[in-house]
Parts: sequence; C-alpha cells; structure tokens
Amino acid sequence: MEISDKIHEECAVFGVSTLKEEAAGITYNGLLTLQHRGQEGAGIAVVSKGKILYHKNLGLVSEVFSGNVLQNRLKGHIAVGHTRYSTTGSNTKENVGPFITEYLTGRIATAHNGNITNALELRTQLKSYGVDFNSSSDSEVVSALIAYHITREQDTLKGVIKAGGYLKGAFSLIIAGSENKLIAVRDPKGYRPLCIGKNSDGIAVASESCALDTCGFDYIRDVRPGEVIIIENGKITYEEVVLKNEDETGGLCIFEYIYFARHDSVIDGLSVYEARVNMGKALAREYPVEADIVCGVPDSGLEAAIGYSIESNIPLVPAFVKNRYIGRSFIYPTQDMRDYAVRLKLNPLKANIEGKRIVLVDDSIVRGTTSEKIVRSLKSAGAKEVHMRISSPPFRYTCHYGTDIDSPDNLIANKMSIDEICKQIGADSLGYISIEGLKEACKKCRLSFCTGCFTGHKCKVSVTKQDLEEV
Ligand SMILES: O=P(O)(O)OC[C@H]1O[C@H](OP(=O)(O)OP(=O)(O)O)[C@H](O)[C@@H]1O
Ligand SMILES: NC(=O)CC[C@H](N)C(=O)O
Ligand code: SF4
Ligand SMILES: [Mg+2]
Repeated sequence: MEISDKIHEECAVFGVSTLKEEAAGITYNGLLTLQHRGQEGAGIAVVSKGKILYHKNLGLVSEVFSGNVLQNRLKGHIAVGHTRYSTTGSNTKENVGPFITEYLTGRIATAHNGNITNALELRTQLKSYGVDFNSSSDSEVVSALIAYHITREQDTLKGVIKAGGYLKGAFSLIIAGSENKLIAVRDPKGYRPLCIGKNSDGIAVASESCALDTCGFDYIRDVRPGEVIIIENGKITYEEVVLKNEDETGGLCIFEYIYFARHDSVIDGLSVYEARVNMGKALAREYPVEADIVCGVPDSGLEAAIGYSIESNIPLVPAFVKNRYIGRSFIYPTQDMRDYAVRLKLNPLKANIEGKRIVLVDDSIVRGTTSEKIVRSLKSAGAKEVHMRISSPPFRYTCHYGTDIDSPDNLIANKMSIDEICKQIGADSLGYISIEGLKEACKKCRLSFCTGCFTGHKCKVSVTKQDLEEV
C-alpha cells in the first residue's frame, strides 16, 4: 500500500467542445500541461455519434496515451480528460477518471477535481435505488448522481442542477454528454479552480489557465462558484450561478496559490506567480535576518524567494541543482525512498554557498523530510548559517477538499512547536508567514479562502479515503 505523507496535489480536469474532430488531441495537450496536479492516472473520454469512447489507465499522461489511441480510437468534437491524485478511493485503475455513466436515454463522462464529503451517504442511497458502482471513488458517485437526476428530470440542465444541490464538499466538474453537450460546474464555495477559454473553433474548460494558453485558447473568465455552464457546438448556450452557498465557511483553497497550481496560471483574478512573490515579500517583512544570500527550494519555493530577495535587498542566488527528471517527492512510498529522493533531486551548488549566511525559502513544511535534508546538505557543503523561511503558515490539520494527507500525526507542525521544528530540521532560525500576511499577499483574488489546514475546520467531515471501499 502506498503511504501518503505529503499534501497530495489535486486532480486536473480539462474539456473541449470544438468544430474540428480533434477534441482528444487538444485534451491530451491540456492534461500534459496540468500533469503537476495529478500523477497517479489519466483518462480521456470523447463523444462520438451518441456514444462515449474512452481510454484511461494508471500512469502519467504520456504513458497512458499513444498517438494511435488519440488519432484513431478517440475521434470526436467533444472530449473531457482527467489526471488523478486519489483522495477518496485507492490508487487503482478502476478509480481513474473520467467516469462513464449510462442512463435510460443517454450517457455522460464526468471528470472531477475535489472531494465529496457526503459521498458515503449518497452512494448508499443510490445503491438502495439499484444503482451499481464499479469503483470506490467519490467521483463515480458524482457521475451516477447526475445521471440519476437527468433521468428523473428528463432534462440535462435540470438534472445537473438537482444533483449539484445534493453534493457537499469540493467539486470542479467537466461533463461530456452523449447529447453533444459539454458542461462545467463549480461548487458554491469555489474550492477548486476552473476556467474557460475560447478560440475560433470552440470552447475549452480547464483546471488552470496555463492549459488554455498551451492549447491555443484565449482565457475568457473563471467559472463562478455555484455556476453551471453548458457548451454546445463550440458555443456557450447557458451560464448561470444556480448552486447556493449554504454558509459562510470555506472558499477557494489558498494552497492553490502557495503550492498546487503552476505559477503561469491566473486563478480568480490573481496570478499565482504574483501571489508567491508577494508571500516572499511579506516573509521578509515579518522575519528579517542578516544574511549574505537568499535561496529558494526548487521548485515551488523559488518565487517566494524572489519576493524575499526584492524586499530585503539580499541577492538571490541558486543553492541547488535540481534533477528535472524526478517528480514531486511524495510519490515515493517508504521513508527510506523519500530520503533518497530528496538527495537525488536537490544537490547543493557548493560554489555559491560556502561560507555564506543563507535565507532558505520554501513554500511549506509537511512532514519535515525536505527541510531537514536540505538544511543538512547546505551545512555540509559549507554554509555558515541557514535561516529557513516558509511561505505558508504551519500546516496543522488534514484537508477534506481534494488534497490528501493520511494523518495529522504526520504533520510536524501538529506535533512540535516552531522552536522544536527549527531544532529538528537543524536551521539557525525558522519563520512561517502569518495567516494575515498570506491573505494580504493574495488580496487581488476575487473569492474568499479556505484556510482549513492552518486554522482547522468548522464543519465535521464524514468521509475517509477507505470509506467507499468498505460499502
Ligand atoms: O516537509 P516535507 O514532507 O518534506 O514536504 C514539504 C516539501 O514538499 C513539497 O515539495 P515537493 O518536493 O513535493 O515538490 P516541488 O518540487 O514542486 O516543490 C513542498 O514544496 C516542500 O518542499
Ligand atoms: N484530487 C482530486 O481532486 C481527487 C478527485 C477524487 N476525489 C478522487 O479521489 O479521485
Ligand atoms: S484545508 Fe488547506 S489544502 Fe484543503 S482546501 Fe482548505 S486550504 Fe486547501
Ligand atoms: Mg518543494
């Protein structure tokens, strides 16, 4: 079994409705761009003459698809794709999206980013109505619920809205329907990003705007929290906020700006790059220190390091050479392998660091594996002092909305004080950005935020990763 110790990414969703018969190829490129959000499995489904054809498997996007599959087996004008990081249901082929659900008069393919906190109740209820399930993923529950309500309402839009009203938690959805409709839905809090773009041939919907850029679509806007959008023949035919927010808790995941999203994306009005630079500036104001150089931890600490350097006037210098062929370190299943992975991934650049007092900036400390190893390796390469600065507040609580960490016991900030963590990782000082500093850095964002992993959750959540496997 895979042991998960890090914040898992998200999933990525991408969909397109185009006048040309190349929806699968465009979706493939979209998923390649969004690979950073999920590396366990990938899938694409296309609508073809009232049928849904699909291909999905475990692995990276480039491993799952061949040119032959894309060009000959997945021909169509509408496609929807998914890359997965599991949050509900284990890492198996059956749990890879998109999910295909048949109903009396048609079929849908559903790609989901997020986590449905009442998936267990909904699944039990649907089973009692005779609905069958082939996986233990909450995303299949979403697809089945939508199909069930489309059948009952005898209308796609009404069915989607009805089903959306029953879903709790986080859901950014793209659905391809056999009636040649592409549908985008974002939950009323807007936990996960979702945006739309257009070109002369059609409309694309993506988790992040970087995928619109790389596939040749001009960004139009983000899908609003609670909104349902229908696209037919490459044109938007319906757009309205119809799913209601029940209370004032929750909001867009602030970790999207800290770590998850690619920094060339713009989410809900705020550039991820700009947010990260602002976080670094705030850190320099909150935790100044006398030092010779500022260094970022590749990859996701690099932009905050730029901000720290600008604000403090301390030169920015690379401290590590990164092996670009190694993925994000949490994909390694045992502690031994994780330790090895950090060394393999980041090798200190001795010439830059010998005798230097270093401000080392990273985006987060989860278990503490990365920080401990890199502080040690900088010191053994000759660094005089290492002052660690973190562009997120202490990560103390697990997340229920589309990221995954197995237990609070694995979160170092849940077990130790900041002084103890500083000692544990061997740094000369340690400073985390404040919640206020973080929110100020992200103030251009149009939405309010979820900060649950730093501040705790107000609502009780009723689903665990294994729950649906036992029903
Ligand atoms: O405290 P830890 O348990 O070590 O986890 C924290 C580290 O994990 C993430 O990096 P990761 O290597 O996953 O990806 P990145 O290269 O995109 O920064 C994050 O950016 C931190 O560097
Ligand atoms: N990270 C995600 O968005 C995961 C989607 C879904 N909950 C799954 O486990 O497949
Ligand atoms: S708990 Fe943290 S990681 Fe989860 S949605 Fe909220 S801010 Fe994001
Ligand atoms: Mg990192």
